[in-house]
Amino acid sequence: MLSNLSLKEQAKLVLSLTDLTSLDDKDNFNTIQDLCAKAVSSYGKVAAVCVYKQFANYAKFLLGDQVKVATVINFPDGALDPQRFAFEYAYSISQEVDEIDYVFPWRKLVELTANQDKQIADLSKVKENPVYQEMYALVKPYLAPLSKKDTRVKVILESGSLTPNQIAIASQICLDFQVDFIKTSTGKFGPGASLEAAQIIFELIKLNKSNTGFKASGGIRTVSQAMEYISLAQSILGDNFIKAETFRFGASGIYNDIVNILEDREPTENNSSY
Ligand SMILES: O=C[C@H](O)COP(=O)(O)O
Repeated sequence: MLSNLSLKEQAKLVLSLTDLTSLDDKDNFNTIQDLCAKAVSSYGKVAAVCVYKQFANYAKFLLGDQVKVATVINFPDGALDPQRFAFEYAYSISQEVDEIDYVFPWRKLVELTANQDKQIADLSKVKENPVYQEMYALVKPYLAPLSKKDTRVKVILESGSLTPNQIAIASQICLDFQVDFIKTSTGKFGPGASLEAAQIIFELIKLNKSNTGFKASGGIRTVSQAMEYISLAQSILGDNFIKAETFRFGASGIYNDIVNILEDREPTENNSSY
């Protein structure tokens, strides 16, 4: 039972579910080398590293098959730009990445739902919203090819910039395209992940009896913060959901807390910048 885990076991679990992330404009081959060294260490292995596409091939070279390599496209803004999508998608595939994190065109969704009620009445009726149909058609040229490939696809909603209603519409579209993961945030626009957003996503996954997974990202800095998402997911989707195939954290700043716990030092305070 996950609820009986010691603090060290929690830290190890969170490490194994983490997409260790470096998406900084200052990234270079040294920072990627450091990231990959942390990805496989005496503390354990992370689920994946997530880097900008120009570093993906280098990360692959360093890690081999030990840890998945993910990159981001349409990042961080979430544009509706077919040419840019085609280039970034083709480039990422040419780098042989295992996973692609694509930013949903959430600004368009915000625009289309501008005058709507911010509360969701009933999650099972999301598809009845006319914006659902409109958005579905707009993202089809992007989500259809992404979901057909062997490369795992995670769709980033930027949930901190969306209302519950918008999160539900975007999540339902992701579920209908059977994407591999719904991911909360880019970490570039605050606020990032929230338990409120996670709950809507978990409930829709359950309602749809879907195999789609979930990735909490943006502002996840501590093991205790991460464990709150694990507990919530467990209560709605069960213990079996808590595995790297279906549950991830995307985090650039959680590693120190994991190491502090595993080295018997004081855990980091919950001081997310969001
Ligand atoms: O994809 C993951 C996010 O970019 C990570 O956000 P973070 O830097 O707040 O941990």
